[in-house]
Amino acid sequence: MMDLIQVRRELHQIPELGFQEVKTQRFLKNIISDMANDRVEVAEWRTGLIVKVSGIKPKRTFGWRTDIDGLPIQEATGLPFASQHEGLMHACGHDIHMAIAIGLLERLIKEPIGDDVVILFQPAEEGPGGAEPLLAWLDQQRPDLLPDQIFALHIAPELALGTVATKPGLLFANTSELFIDLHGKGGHAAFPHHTRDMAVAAAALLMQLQTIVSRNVDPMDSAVLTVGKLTAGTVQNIIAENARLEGTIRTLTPDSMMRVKKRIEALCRSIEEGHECSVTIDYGASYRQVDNDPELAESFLAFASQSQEITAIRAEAAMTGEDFGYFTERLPGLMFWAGVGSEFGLHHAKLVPDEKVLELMPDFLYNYFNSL
Ligand SMILES: CC(=O)N[C@@H](CCC[C@H](N)C(=O)O)C(=O)O
Repeated sequence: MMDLIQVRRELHQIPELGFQEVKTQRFLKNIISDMANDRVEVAEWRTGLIVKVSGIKPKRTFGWRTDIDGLPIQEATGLPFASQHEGLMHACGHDIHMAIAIGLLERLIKEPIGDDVVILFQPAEEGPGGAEPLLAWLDQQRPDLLPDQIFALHIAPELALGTVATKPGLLFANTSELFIDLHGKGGHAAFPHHTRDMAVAAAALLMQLQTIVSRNVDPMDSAVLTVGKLTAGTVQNIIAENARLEGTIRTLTPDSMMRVKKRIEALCRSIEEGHECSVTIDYGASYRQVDNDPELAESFLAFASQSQEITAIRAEAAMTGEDFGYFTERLPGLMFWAGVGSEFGLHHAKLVPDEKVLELMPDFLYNYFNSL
């Protein structure tokens, strides 16, 4: 049997950003080619891999999707197998996701089930989004690799090891990245009246953006507008000519996303007017909501609740985003949380998922696919 902890630790050391997962792809390719037999077909798509394991008497194709990219975070776990890539970390658990997929693949190769299974090692989940272009490629070039149903998990640091959690319908939000650039007339710190200060304009805009969720979104609906990065100016005694806000928008419906964006645009126009500057907005990558197929969600929860090692619970919808939403928009699909009990959460430099999840999940998933 493959040492999945070792696989995960090696992947953990080489996190790469979206569509730059060159070492990751090479590492996965080597492992997969070592375990492959004549039931296995491997296709490459950009920095991702699509692996098909033929079933014994296939009537359907199940898809299992794992994301493979890391985040621009400087790891602070102090682990002996910490990231070797400066400023990059698998802080969203994609190293664990990949190792689980490898464990599942190994089981499927050794003991094929009735149906075909396609495992998608998908790049760029954190951005700019790999699911949508991967689906377009599958449609155009390899429709034979398109599954009939698609499944995925995401680790959940706040849930105990052995817990799985999901729900029918909306699990994750609609998302859109948000990049706002402000440009005005900078100048000497001592002569503010000759300038248009973009630090002040950006600060005003940041505060005004806070009114969108509190004043424009129906309180019975919900939304998030987070600005995670704010930059302005060059040095302490020059009035800033440029400023930039970088953030993300989360909503429960596509309509609500449209309304939030309209308000952002209106507030930016008022900043242009009030601060005599120019403001440009770039929405970057946007993801569809993850909508679980109700029947798949119920049958998954029923299956999981019969397992000795697993505790199945009903999840609440979360404002996380996932480009897996492009799959669930297109195919009956299911995503669930898998508990890894860590003190620090997703996107944290000290995230340390419990690796025992690697002992549990591949077998659990194999049995689940075998039961469908
Ligand atoms: C599971 C998770 O944490 N996903 C990310 C997806 C990010 C999408 C995009 N870069 C954005 O910020 O909108 C998340 O932040 O929820």
